[in-house]
Amino acid sequence: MDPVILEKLENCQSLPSLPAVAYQVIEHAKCNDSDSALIASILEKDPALAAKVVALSNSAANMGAMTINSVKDAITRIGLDMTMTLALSFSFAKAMYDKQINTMDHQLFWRRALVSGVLGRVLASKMGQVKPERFFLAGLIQDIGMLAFNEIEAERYGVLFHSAKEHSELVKFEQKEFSTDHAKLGAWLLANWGMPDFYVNLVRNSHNAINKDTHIDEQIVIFSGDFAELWVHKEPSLAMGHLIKKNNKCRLFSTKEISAIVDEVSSQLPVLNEIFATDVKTPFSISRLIEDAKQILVDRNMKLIGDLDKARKDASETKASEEQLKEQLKKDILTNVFNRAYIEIISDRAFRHSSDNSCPLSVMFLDIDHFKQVNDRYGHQSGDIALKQFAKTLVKASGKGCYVGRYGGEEFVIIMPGMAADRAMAIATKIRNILRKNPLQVSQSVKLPISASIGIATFTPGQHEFSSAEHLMDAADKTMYQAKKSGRDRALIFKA
Ligand SMILES: Nc1nc2c(ncn2[C@@H]2O[C@H](COP(=O)(O)OP(=O)(O)OP(=O)(O)O)[C@@H](O)[C@H]2O)c(=O)[nH]1
Repeated sequence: MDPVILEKLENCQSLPSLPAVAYQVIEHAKCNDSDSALIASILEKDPALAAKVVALSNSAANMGAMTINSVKDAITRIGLDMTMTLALSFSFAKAMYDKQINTMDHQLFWRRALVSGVLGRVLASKMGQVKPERFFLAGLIQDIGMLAFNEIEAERYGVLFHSAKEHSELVKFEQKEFSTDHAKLGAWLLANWGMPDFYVNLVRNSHNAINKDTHIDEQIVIFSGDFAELWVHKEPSLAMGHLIKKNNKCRLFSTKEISAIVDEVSSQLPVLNEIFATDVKTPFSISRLIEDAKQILVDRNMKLIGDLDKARKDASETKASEEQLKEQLKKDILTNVFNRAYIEIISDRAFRHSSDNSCPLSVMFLDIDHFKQVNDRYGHQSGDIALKQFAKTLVKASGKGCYVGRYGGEEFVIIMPGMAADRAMAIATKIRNILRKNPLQVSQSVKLPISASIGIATFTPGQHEFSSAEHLMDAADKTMYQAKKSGRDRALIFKA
């Protein structure tokens, strides 16, 4: 447990406390050779407690017609162990009820505890447990940790309590806020009171996930809490939906059995109300509740299917936008042709492909002539338009299978897999013609002719002129400079 919470628990003066009698009962409950007469005398010292024990004994399931009249009768009739369990149940119930608190809804807590107790007993009987009363006590006290939370963290806990729509949500909130839940606090409290491990462990595990391999004792306590939600949830059909879903995981009860369990609890409530001076009623019709819950589950399933479809669609959209992003990372922002980094990757790949498949590879470098003047005379924006238009011309003229990239500034490159020098030269001529015929419209009145200096280098496998893509690119670049130097607006082919 979180050390801060533990310290607060250890130093808290106002945790619920048990009547003195309860401590003596706990001590005796732990040893196997308890003396019936001694226990009877201990319990009879507290007449209110003794009366409740007797009443609880009479209310216990399958007791037969004979009414028990005293603690001694109870011990004879139901045995020492069960009598002590009932005495403890009442002591705990009193301790829990007396701990009236404002921050959380005490009546709600109390109703839930009592119904959980009855359910523990009913479920244990249905599941063939020999001492069902032990599960009355276990069900009753399983949420006692909530009282401890409420004492050590009153305000924070009050907020959680009132924000949670249901018990399972409260447990989630506790975990998030305190890194522990009330089952752990309850187990700590019970261990502190010296309760037998049987109860301490059941309470500690009362929020565990359940499956068909879960120990039967734990299944009883976990289900007693889930069933109890039917009596305290604002929308019992939702609670029934959760219950049916959980039950499906371990296939414990049929719908008919769930219905019988609820009926059994409802029939025991009047006696329990009398003993504990409460007024807990069953606020729903069980058959209606099961039908509503099934409908909710059907609706949920339909929604789930819808959500799943949406999730799939979102995932493919995410994938698509990832692809888009990847594509963008390859591109030059201004001109939308490939950037230098990606062109270098392509040139490497193309070079390898070319040498592996014995096919030619041409690389063309192009540099716009006197580009500085465009910027200087007509402004940077016109320069940008010129660059974009130039890039478009290259893409259009080179066609599919070629890769156009901006190498930097006003310098561009085209990777031409499978193309020999003559085909590359034909494309260069095409580019120059398009440029000549389409002067750049810089303003309404000014059209600016643009030309480029072009260098071409071709790798022909077997001729050993170039050992790498880098080498080939370098040759095309140098050839472009030669074209510049020799008068611009021309295309030259590299010669070794
Ligand atoms: N508008 C604009 N201009 C750019 C960009 N990148 C580079 N430039 C300009 O391109 C011009 C390149 O000038 P220079 O290297 O002197 O070459 P040039 O004027 O084209 O002359 P030659 O290449 O010798 O024909 C510079 O003015 C740069 O500012 C850009 O992204 N947008």
